[in-house]
Amino acid sequence: MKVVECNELTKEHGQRKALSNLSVTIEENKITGLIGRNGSGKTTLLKILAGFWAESSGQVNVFSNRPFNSLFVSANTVFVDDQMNFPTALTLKEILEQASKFYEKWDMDLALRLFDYFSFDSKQIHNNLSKGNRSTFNMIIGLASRCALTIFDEPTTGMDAAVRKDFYRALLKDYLAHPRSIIISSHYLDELEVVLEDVLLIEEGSNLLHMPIEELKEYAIGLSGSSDQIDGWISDIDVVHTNTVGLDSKYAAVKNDFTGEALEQIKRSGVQVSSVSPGDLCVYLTQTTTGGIDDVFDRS
Ligand SMILES: Nc1ncnc2c1ncn2[C@@H]1O[C@H](COP(=O)(O)OP(=O)(O)OP(=O)(O)O)[C@@H](O)[C@H]1O
Repeated sequence: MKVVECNELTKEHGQRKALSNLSVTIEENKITGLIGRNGSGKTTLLKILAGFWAESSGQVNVFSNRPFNSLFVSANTVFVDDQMNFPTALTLKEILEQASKFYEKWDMDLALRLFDYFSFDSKQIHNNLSKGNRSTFNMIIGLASRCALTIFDEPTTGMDAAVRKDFYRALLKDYLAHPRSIIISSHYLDELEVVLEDVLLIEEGSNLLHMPIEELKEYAIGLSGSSDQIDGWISDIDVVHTNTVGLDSKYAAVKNDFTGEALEQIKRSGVQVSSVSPGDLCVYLTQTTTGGIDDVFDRS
């Protein structure tokens, strides 16, 4: 079943187009990573899917309903980000109790076990939590609500590395026991890739690439060698990224359309062949300037 269907989805914030004719379909019971540079439209897309914002044009369906103002979508969706507001009069424990009334599939046992594991104090007030602890608490709400569509918008803001690791593990374990559709936007694709099935990469509000993470891992390879060697090999193939290393060495990330025999030939010529991580690949594919940050300094 299709959980999300967007067709030519466009969203304008005043003069600014945050989403531009974005078309994508997300099947149910998958964990999808939503990746993109700052300002590429991730939050805008997620808020439209959650029904918070209306689209400007195009079609968007979540569980076959237009999400804006849809009670059905709101009852089956949880949206977690670092802006989540809870009544200031409630303690953390009281927030969990309120959440249990709101979310039909709420698992209080899981919520309390995570609450104790992360050493929260039941009398604490949400507003007074540190940035990282607030994200951790919000993550508990996101997991324990077990919504058919669970949306995490940069859920790890402020979390230290150990908590992020625990979060990914908790997410995966709970998902395996209770499959549902989860979309996570993040800037940490390398960390997140262990839990992802699919990656949706957006650029300037459009769908640049949507594929299984396993395919993304094979999408490109890195070639390193002398500039002449590399230039010779990449002259007529699809180059994703190049940079020079030192005086006469070059690195190129290229689309992996090589046969096994061609790869062997490249290696025999002395060129080093390496894999390109999904995180690096997404950065290369969405690089807006050619030379990278070094160009800023080389010109001075
Ligand atoms: N409420 C708003 N009013 C006006 N413009 C907005 C609003 N929200 C987002 N935008 C603009 O829409 C574009 C997409 O923003 P969005 O927050 O969706 O990107 P993002 O990919 O989530 O970015 P980041 O990774 O930095 O969080 C940006 O140019 C942003 O300035």
